Amino acid sequence: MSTRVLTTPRVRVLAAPGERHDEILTPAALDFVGRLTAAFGERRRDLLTERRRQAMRLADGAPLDFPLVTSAVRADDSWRVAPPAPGLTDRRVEITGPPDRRMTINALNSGARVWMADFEDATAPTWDNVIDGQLNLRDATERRIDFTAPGGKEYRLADHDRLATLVVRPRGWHLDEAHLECGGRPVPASLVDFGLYFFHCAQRQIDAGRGPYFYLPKLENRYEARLWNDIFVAAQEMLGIPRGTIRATVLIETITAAVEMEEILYELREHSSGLNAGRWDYLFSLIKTFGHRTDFLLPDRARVTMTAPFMRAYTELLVRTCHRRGAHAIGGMAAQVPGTDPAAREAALATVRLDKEREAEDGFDGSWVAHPGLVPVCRAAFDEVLGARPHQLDRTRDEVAVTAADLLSVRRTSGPPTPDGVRTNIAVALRYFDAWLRGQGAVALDGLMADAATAEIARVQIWQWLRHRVIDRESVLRLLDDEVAALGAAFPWAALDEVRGLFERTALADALPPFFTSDAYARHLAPGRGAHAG
Ligand SMILES: CC(=O)SCCNC(=O)CCNC(=O)[C@H](O)C(C)(C)COP(=O)(O)OP(=O)(O)OC[C@H]1O[C@@H](n2cnc3c(N)ncnc32)[C@H](O)[C@@H]1OP(=O)(O)O
Ligand SMILES: O=CC(=O)O
Ligand SMILES: [Mg+2]
Repeated sequence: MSTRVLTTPRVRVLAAPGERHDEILTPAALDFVGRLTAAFGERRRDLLTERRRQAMRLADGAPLDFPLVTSAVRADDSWRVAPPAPGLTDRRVEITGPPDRRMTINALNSGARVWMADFEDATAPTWDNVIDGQLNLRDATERRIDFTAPGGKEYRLADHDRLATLVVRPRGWHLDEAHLECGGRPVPASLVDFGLYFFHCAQRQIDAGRGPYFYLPKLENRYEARLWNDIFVAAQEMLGIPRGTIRATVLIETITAAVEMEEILYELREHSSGLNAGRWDYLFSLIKTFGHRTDFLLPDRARVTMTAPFMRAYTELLVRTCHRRGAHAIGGMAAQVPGTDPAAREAALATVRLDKEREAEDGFDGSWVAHPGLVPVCRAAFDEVLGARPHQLDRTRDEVAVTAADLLSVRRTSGPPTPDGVRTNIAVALRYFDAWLRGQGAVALDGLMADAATAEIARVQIWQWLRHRVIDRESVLRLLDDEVAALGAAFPWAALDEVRGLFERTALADALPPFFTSDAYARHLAPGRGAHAG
């Protein structure tokens, strides 16, 4: 495939200049993003069309299985992914969070091995969040980041050898960045987040003994992994960075990607640093894909745990697939955050401890936490199993044999919701939507971390329960009135009409919109800019 572009299309910035934004939106950086967009924008559009087709095929009853055409890739024992890159060998604790200035410093100093700087689930992609996030990453990479909180608390980076390795998660393929236009269209958000970070920080990361590292969200199949690999090859070539320097960990967080884990590793093998069990979006994907089927009727979110047989099949397959190919298997996010009440804090720590201990026992090489207060718990769980070893890639889990039917065996967990579960989903979706529209992509709600993935589950569960008439529309509308009123009482500044409208369009419509973020972005974060609803 040729990635050579003869004329560089101009990227236009459709936003007023923000403070220091010119340091990120330099002509050379925009030119780089423009070249990536020209080379890969059409393929990305085709893949989004293919996503819609696949969704329709599955809704029409087409079977989902490990692809027949790639059985040779799965049978071939000889291939492995690239060896672990500097800073990514020992990944026993990874902290995640949005790249705002305070969080950037706190996360890098947290004692975790890796920080995933998140432009996807934990970021509401306002233009300022996107560009300020890039500035914070660049300042952190150059080690000139500091921050003084309004109360006077000062933040600065710790010594280099104690800092977490930075891994950036760009937005998913479904999102546009409507404030940048190239060839008359909005620029794919993935290319903006990847391109700006790579352009400004790749060489500095290499000079510092690490590298340009990424997490790739919400992939649906091997072709999307191939697209990323081609982008990596082109980007490295354009900046004169040796091929294979980039590393990417793919989140397996859609059901269609779960049957192509091995192929995804294969496509990215020279740039792969493993797979992660993105458990929240995975649940969202299951409901979105099979919500029309009664055997996929899930109970309250709190009752669907990682010990459910279909979730165990997913994590067991992920560890087995990774280790067979020399790739790290990284565990998912436990939603509990510590809070300040001592009893609630102890309960949260105990729940997270159990979750991380199970992952370490199962063979994962590390896992995610959402809060610095959880770093020691996760580290202790993995220390217990790993000891001084950096990972447990040698545990190949040959005994694991997972079929597509196992991945889809939701029936064994299915059941009706409780009244409390219905109310909680409505309340969580509304409260999260309100935060997101005000520019905050992750919040703590009743001791649980809420982000775009957990809010997606909340709204699609309401849709699923309505669709199968296990709850009735009148009750939901009554609860919605109550919860909108409660939101207004708690947060008098909340945009109640916008929040309610978003909920009605994304949870109560007959046809289920694929992502609430596409709707909310186009209407509220970039109105009138023609963003595509993926
Ligand atoms: C499904 C998925 O994709 S999971 C991955 C995406 N989601 C995330 O990354 C969520 C990450 N977590 C967070 O954003 C936050 O922990 C929240 C929003 C849930 C809670 O944040 P807060 O309300 O600030 O929590 P809290 O008040 O307990 O924070 C205490 C301190 O820890 C810091 N902190 C909390 N979480 C993080 C984090 N993830 N990274 C860095 N620092 C953090 C806070 O900045 C605060 O610092 P300070 O004492 O210097 O002011
Ligand atoms: O991105 C992670 C998830 O669980 O979703
Ligand atoms: Mg996710």
